[in-house]
Amino acid sequence: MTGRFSFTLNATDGQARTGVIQTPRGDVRTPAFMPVGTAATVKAMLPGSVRETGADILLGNTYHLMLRPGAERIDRLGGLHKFMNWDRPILTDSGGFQVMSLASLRKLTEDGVTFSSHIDGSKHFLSPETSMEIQRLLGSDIVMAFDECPALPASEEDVAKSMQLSMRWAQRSRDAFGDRPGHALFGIMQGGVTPELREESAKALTAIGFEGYAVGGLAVGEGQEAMFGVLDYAPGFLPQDKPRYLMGVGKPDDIVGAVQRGIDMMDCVLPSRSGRTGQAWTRRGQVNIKNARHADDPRPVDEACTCPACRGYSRAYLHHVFRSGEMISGMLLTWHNLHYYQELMEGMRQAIAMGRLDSFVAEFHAERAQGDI
Ligand SMILES: Nc1ccc2nc(N)nc(O)c2c1
Ligand SMILES: [Zn+2]
Repeated sequence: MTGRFSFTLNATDGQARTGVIQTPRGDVRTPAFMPVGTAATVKAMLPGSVRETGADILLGNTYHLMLRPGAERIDRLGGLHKFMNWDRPILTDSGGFQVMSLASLRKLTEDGVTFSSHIDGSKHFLSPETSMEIQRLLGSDIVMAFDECPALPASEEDVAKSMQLSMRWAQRSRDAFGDRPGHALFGIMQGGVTPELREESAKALTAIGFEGYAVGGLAVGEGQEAMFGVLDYAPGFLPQDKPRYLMGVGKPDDIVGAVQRGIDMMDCVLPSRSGRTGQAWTRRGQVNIKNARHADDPRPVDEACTCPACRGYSRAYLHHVFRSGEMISGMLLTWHNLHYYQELMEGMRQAIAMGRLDSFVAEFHAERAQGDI
């Protein structure tokens, strides 16, 4: 793999930015939404279909792939891109966050985290060094530093201690990552909802130096108001010439608010996970297709949507296949939701480029206020 990793800012509108991340495996238009492909698949979607929704990059997870099928096995089989038949950029999360939310029998020390697999109880160890090695074996284009995200509720003292551990781990991640042209290592800011801690974290990461910077420790139950409160200042602590990635976000209105506050990249399981449970996301808000009111409705989920679900099927059909548990149900609504999310990103990229994000956002909220009709 030859080529460079670079980020070009093309336009700004207030705090919002639009640009392009160039990687050897292709460009990522920002602001970007990354569909989540946790176990080497964006659930219920073929990779070609994910691309057709407009995705330039997707997310994989160190934690899940190290447990099953194993990073060494994926490496022997040619790496994650070949394994899952996606030849565009992949960003992998570093595993610490998933250990704390999924694994059992966890033991956290300065060195790293030992834990038992939620799949078969086998014992494992993750540290900055092992996480960098696993992400190298996977072949991901954007590697995340190994961090610790404190569970809420947490005292400011605990958040500070956890953030400072993450900053020591960020240095170790940088050292272990080595010199890998065409690949990027992103640092992860922590610090909870305390401006001083967020600034301390940003300063530490900037001093180490990364190809991009994530805002971690949010979307962990703090609620949208508290999250936006942090985003009102935290992105500004980060270098403005590098991508800013908000992890684990979110609902469409979370995404719009984050882009307005200077975020360039986001990922969330919501559109795919909710698609499998019958929740459609549209310009007019959420539509629960399993609701009886759709049983005889001949209209598509969204008349203005050009996705296969809206072009080829009625609400009545979707209602039927969800009620009868047919596999096509999750496929169609996942496709629709990812298509809607990518359309929202494209709309914001264009609005920022034209300096009209405010009116785009006003229209976004006005349409949702109408509710589903
Ligand atoms: N809300 C989230 C989601 C994923 C995360 N991943 C890492 N590595 N760190 C965090 O703080 C995260 C937060
Ligand atoms: Zn649609």
